[in-house]
Amino acid sequence: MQKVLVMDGVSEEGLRPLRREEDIEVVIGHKMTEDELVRVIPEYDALIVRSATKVTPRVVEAAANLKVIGRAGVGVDNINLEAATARGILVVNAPDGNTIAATEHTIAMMLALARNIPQAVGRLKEGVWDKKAFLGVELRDKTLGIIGLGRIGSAVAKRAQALEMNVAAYDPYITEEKAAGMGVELLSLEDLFARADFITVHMPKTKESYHMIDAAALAQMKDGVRIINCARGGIIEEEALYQAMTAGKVAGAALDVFEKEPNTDSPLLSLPNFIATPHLGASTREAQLNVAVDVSDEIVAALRGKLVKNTVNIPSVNPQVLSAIRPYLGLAEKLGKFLAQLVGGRINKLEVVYSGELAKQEVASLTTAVVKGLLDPILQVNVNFVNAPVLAKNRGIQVFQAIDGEADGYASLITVKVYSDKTEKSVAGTLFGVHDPRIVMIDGYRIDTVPEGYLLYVPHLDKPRIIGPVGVLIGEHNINIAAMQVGRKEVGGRAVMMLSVDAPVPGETLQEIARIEGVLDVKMVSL
Ligand SMILES: NC(=O)C1=CN([C@@H]2O[C@H](COP(=O)(O)OP(=O)(O)OC[C@H]3O[C@@H](n4cnc5c(N)ncnc54)[C@H](O)[C@@H]3O)[C@@H](O)[C@H]2O)C=CC1
Ligand SMILES: O=C(O)CCC(=O)C(=O)O
Repeated sequence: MQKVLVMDGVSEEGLRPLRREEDIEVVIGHKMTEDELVRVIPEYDALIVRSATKVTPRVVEAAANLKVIGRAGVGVDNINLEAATARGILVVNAPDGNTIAATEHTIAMMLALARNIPQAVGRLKEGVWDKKAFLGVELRDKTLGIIGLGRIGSAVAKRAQALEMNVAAYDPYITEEKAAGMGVELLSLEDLFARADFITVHMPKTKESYHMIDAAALAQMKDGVRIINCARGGIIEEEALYQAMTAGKVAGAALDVFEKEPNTDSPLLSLPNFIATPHLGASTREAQLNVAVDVSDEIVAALRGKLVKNTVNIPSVNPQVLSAIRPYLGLAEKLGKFLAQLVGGRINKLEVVYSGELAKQEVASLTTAVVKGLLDPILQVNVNFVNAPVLAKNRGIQVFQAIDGEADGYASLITVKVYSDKTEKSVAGTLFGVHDPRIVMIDGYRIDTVPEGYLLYVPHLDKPRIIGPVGVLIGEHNINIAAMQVGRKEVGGRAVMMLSVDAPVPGETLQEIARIEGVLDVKMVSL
C-alpha cells in the first residue's frame, strides 16, 4: 500500500484519480509545523501541497520513503527543489489548471484599482455615501506593461486588449515574433517602466526576479503608475513600494501575494490606495478542481513509474519524443552499468554519442539513463532519473552528449565512452527490432552480446589455446556458458572475448583465467 499525504485544503473532488486506486491510501493532513511534518513524513510515498506547506530541506531529509511531491498549482518556490533533487524525489506541478483563475483575478484587481471598488464598498458599509472621494481612471487607451509573458501574462494581455488597452511586455525568454503574434510589443524593462500606466508581474520568483521592482525600478516608472502583483511575493520590494506610494509616485497598488504569508500587518495595508487579497489568484472552484485532478493523475503515474508530464526537477519529455526514445532507455542504462564495471580508477568524464535515427531525437533522457547506469553500481545511494545528473556533477564527472549521423550500418547506435584517471573504455549498443538490445562494440572491437545477466569480459591476444582453457576453467566450476563471441581487429593482434554465463564466476576462477598466457584482463559484469 502506498501512502499519499494531502495538505493545504486541496479539492477533495479533484483527488478522485488517487482515491480510485486500491493500493493507494490518501491521508488528508491538517496544518502542521515543520517539526510535525518532519515527524510524519517518513510514512509517506507522496506528498501534495498548495502554497502554505513549506517543503524544507529538513522535511526532505526526513522523507525516507518519499518518491514524489506534487504541487497543486504552478509556483514551486515553497518546495526546496535542490534538496528534493539530491534525494531523487520527483517534483511535479499542475501548471495549466489555474491560469484562467489567476488571469481573471489580475483583471479584477486592475479594475478594482482603477475604480477604487474595495475602498468604496468599505465606506458604504460604514454607512457613508461618498461619491467625491472615489474618482477613478479608465483603462481604455492606457498602456499595460506585463512583466512575464507566459501562460498567465499572455491570457492577461488578451483580456486587456479586449478592454482596449495598449499592451506591452518585458520577457527576456520569449521572441519578438511570439509577442507580436499576440499583438504585444516587446520592450526593454526600462522602456516598459517609462511607458506603462499599469504594470502587472507574471513570472516566477527566482534569484533574477526577486526584488525586481525595487526603489530604483519604481523611480523609473511614470508618475501615477498603478502596480499589480498576482504572481509571487518578493518580486516587488514591499518597503520600496510603501515609500513610493506615500510619496505619491505610485497612484495605487494591488497585491494578491506578499513576501511573507500569511500577512495581516504589512504597513501597505494602512494606505488608502492599496488593495490586497490573501493569495486568492487560484481560488476558484474550477481551478482548484483542475489542479487537484492534474496533480493526482501525475502522482498516480509517478508512483506507478509511468510517464509524468509536468516534471519540475527533471526535463519534461513530450509524448512523441518519449515514444521514439523509450525502447532505448533500458539499453542506455545498461551501457552505463556495463562500463561502470569495466573501467578502473576515478571516473572523470563521460561521453555519449547518438547516431542514425536516434540522432534526430531529443536524447537528453537517454544520457540521464546512461549516467544512472554508470553511477548505480558505484554509489550506495538510490540513483534515479532525478538525482543522477546532480550526483554525477557532485562527483566531478563531466557529461558530454553529441550526435553523429553515421550509425555504422545500424538503424541507431549509442556509443558511450568513459574516462578515468587510469584508463578509458567505450561500448556501443543498438536495438535489433524494437525489443532486442545488443552490445555491438567494445573498445572498437565488433561483438554481438545480449546485455543481460552475467557477462565475462576477457581481452586477450588473438592466438590458439586461450578460448578453450577459459571455457574449461568455467566448466570445471559447473557454470554453464550460454553464449560466446570473440571480436578482433586483425589476425594475431588484440581481441575481446565475451561470455554470457548462467551464474557469477567466482573470484579464484577469475584469477586462474587471468593467469592463462595471452589473457590481458578479466572482468565479471552483472547487468
Ligand atoms: N496568485 C496565485 O494564486 C497564482 C500565482 N501564480 C504565479 O504566477 C506566475 C506565472 O505563472 P505562469 O504564467 O503559469 O508561468 P509561466 O511559466 O507560463 O510564465 C512565466 C513567464 O515569466 C517569464 N520570466 C521568467 N523570469 C523572468 C524575468 N526575470 N523577467 C521577466 N520575465 C520572466 C518566463 O519567460 C515566462 O514567459 C508564477 O509565479 C506562479 O506561481 C500562478 C497561479 C496562481
Ligand atoms: O494554491 C494556491 O492557492 C496558490 C496557487 C499559486 O500560487 C500557484 O499556482 O502558483
